[in-house]
Amino acid sequence: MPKLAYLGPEGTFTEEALRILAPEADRLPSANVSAALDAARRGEADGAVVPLENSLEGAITTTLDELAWGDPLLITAELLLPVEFSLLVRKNTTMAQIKRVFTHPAAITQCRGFTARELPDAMVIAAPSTAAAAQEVALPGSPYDAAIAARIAGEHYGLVELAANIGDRADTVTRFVRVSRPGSMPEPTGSDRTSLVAFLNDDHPGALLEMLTEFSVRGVNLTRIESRPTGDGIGRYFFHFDFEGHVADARVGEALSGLHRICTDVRFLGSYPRADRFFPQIKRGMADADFAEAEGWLARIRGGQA
Ligand SMILES: O=C(O)C(=O)C[C@]1(C(=O)O)C=C[C@@H](O)C=C1
Repeated sequence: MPKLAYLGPEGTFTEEALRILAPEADRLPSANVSAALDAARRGEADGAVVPLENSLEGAITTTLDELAWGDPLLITAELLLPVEFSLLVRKNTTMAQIKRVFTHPAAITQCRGFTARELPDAMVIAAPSTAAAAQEVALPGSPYDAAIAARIAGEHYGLVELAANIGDRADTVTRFVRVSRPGSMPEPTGSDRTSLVAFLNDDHPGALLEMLTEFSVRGVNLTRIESRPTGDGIGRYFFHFDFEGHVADARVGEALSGLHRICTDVRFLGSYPRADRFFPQIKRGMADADFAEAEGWLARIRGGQA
């Protein structure tokens, strides 16, 4: 049975994602995303499940940065999980008594409308996770009056749900990924996504355009691009890319080779089945057979044939 580390404690959205992605796995709760990924790197777990992006909040930057640096990990699966937040309190707490709300930063952003409208004078404080916030609020004598978390976290830690579905949008989803130490990779399915990070050679006009061109001329559709600071000073960035296709697809392989030639470093982060099961239309001339045919044609020319 595989053991997977995740952003804990029990009752996080990440745990829910893990239960769906790997129902058979043993679960190892970690204090934060970095600890979950390190458990996978050190072999204390066979892999980890972590949040990567949210449809309202955008990228989970800790995860992006963790995957870009340190010992490499590969994404092997993804999941889109609808997230629904509840306001959870100890028994007998009323709205008027709530002065300090504790929750994960991503939930702070996603519930900003509710807290501004219903709790305008309350301080909203960042917690390591939504379930960690619920666990803390449940402690007698906790300095926090309420947690924003999943309803299930409230049930788990014995809190009362004072308000349900308090997110600013009802259709918010968070994208989670399962990662493992490099080794094997999921087979191509025709509905795949590939992730990588690319570090620019030097800063010059058109540097980003040159990278994008590697995708564009091979008909590879990007699904996410994010710039992250390298830490080496203002204006120094590297780039995260998600795009359609599998590294086994000729057009994707060629785009990766192109990036490898023009970038200082390219870190491959995995090819894995898409959660939305979307099968992209491959542009004319960009299918594997087209690349193979063109290669044969070139070989014939090089061999002296007309
Ligand atoms: O705190 C949790 O419950 C998490 O699983 C983390 C997380 C996130 O990082 O975005 C997951 C889903 C929600 O968007 C809020 C928080």
